[in-house]
Amino acid sequence: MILEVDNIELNFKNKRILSGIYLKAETGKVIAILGSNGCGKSSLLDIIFGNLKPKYKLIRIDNKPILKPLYKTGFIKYLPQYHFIPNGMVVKSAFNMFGVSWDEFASSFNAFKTYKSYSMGKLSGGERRVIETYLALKSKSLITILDEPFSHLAPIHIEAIKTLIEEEKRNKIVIVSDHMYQHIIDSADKIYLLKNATTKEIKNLKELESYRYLNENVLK
Ligand SMILES: Nc1ncnc2c1ncn2[C@@H]1O[C@H](COP(=O)(O)OP(=O)(O)OP(=O)(O)O)[C@@H](O)[C@H]1O
Repeated sequence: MILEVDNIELNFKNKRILSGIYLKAETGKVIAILGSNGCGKSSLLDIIFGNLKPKYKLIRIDNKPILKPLYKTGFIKYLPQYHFIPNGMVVKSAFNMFGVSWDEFASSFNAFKTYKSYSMGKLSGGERRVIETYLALKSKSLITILDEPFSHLAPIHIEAIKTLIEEEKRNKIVIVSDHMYQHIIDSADKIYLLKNATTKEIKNLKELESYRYLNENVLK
């Protein structure tokens, strides 16, 4: 599957947030979006998912324009920045709802075994994020969007999620955004930098310095 996101224009009041966006993603690849605070990354992900309506947008799948919001197609999963599973839902029920095996999760994330019958609201923010990221990645989909999957996690969980992304991308398009650029660089097959409201495809990592996303000589 090839997903193209083209010609997006988004304004909030008189402020231009996105304009002239182009992004191409395909099954088997991780597409990363980097950019400074407030440059419009989450807005772009919301527009792709379909829960934010911009002034203009063009979304194509395998060259065919898709007019309805992608979330209505049922083949896209989205990890937003906020907690998307209700506080009162029991952990095991969340796995059932997403059609994901609890036992498989508990055997890879041993420390979570005792949380099976906890309600989500009783977990720490980071623990909750691990579960939500896992569910977004493991549940059935053709496109998975991850907004800041690494930012709240302990290093050991970050590595586990990176491994999961590597496995899951075989059958999916994965679109990911995070400020932990080193993890993004490790995971991504293609990187777009969002700057001055438009996307720039990064062919050489040094461009992240020349576009002043990173300070000089940060990259080894
Ligand atoms: N509903 C809204 N109404 C008005 N302005 C908004 C709204 N949502 C976002 N913005 C503004 O749009 C800009 C882009 O926000 P967005 O959350 O997409 O940025 P971001 O790149 O994801 O930022 P961060 O990395 O800090 O999470 C920001 O300046 C923000 O203040």
